[in-house]
Amino acid sequence: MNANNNIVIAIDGFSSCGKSTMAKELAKKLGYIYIDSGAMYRAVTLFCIQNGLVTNGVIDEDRLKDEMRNIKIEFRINSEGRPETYLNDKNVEQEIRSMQVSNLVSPVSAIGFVREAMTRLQQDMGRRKGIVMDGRDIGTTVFPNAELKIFVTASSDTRAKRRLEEMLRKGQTATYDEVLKNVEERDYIDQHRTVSPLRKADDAILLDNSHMTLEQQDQWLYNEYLKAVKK
Ligand SMILES: Nc1ncnc2c1ncn2[C@@H]1O[C@H](COP(=O)(O)OP(=O)(O)O)[C@@H](O)[C@H]1O
Ligand SMILES: Nc1ccn([C@@H]2O[C@H](COP(=O)(O)OP(=O)(O)O)[C@@H](O)[C@H]2O)c(=O)n1
Repeated sequence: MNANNNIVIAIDGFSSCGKSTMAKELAKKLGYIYIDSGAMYRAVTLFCIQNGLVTNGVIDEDRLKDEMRNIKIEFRINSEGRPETYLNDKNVEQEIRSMQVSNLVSPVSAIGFVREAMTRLQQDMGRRKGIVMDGRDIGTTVFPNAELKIFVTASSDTRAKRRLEEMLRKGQTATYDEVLKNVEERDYIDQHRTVSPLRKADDAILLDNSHMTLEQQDQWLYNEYLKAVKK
């Protein structure tokens, strides 16, 4: 372990089980950087939608490959100390969470050159450690040597209900059936894609938080951090 206990913490898992919530809370407690890698794939997807690269759900990969150099994604801390996603200097934190983006992000995320570009950015963000990053392939591809890897799951029903409540709270429109379908479809695509498929790293610790409160999962994660830094 390095001198000041700065480590890399990877939190992967199925959609909408609570990864970002846990990651943000732990990063705040530790004074670590928090990166929502999913937001980066959502931002690329939004770029595709906004620039006419999608026709009937099909992405024009040749044009996207040319356009990748014109996609700048960054996170800026807002006045409440929370990171927000910027695409080409525009705050897109709300837009990237829409059902329109959610319905296209997994096919976009299955494209090899998109994954290569995002992985390079993510690895650069974590090069000085002291980071909590959540996503699908953080513990398997982005940071295979992360000192702490968690893989979170929960029942599809629980996850759809959590995401629906979150969307309605934010004033977004969706139905339970629509969200459940999106959650299950994305997980299927994410698990079966060729490049960096969603899977639990062999050395990741599994957490099913279907019956855990926010406080319980935060405490569980903090205890895993304490164990990791004592190694
Ligand atoms: N243990 C939990 N119990 C109830 N709601 C939860 C729990 N963990 C997270 N949530 C809520 O579920 C929603 C999705 O959580 P989020 O962290 O965005 O999931 P993910 O990052 O895995 O997609 C959020 O509204 C969050 O507050
Ligand atoms: N490291 C990552 C993170 C997200 N993604 C893709 O981006 C999508 C959205 O990720 P997200 O974390 O915002 O999704 P939720 O778990 O919040 O529903 C996922 O369904 C994956 O298709 C990925 O491929 N690799």
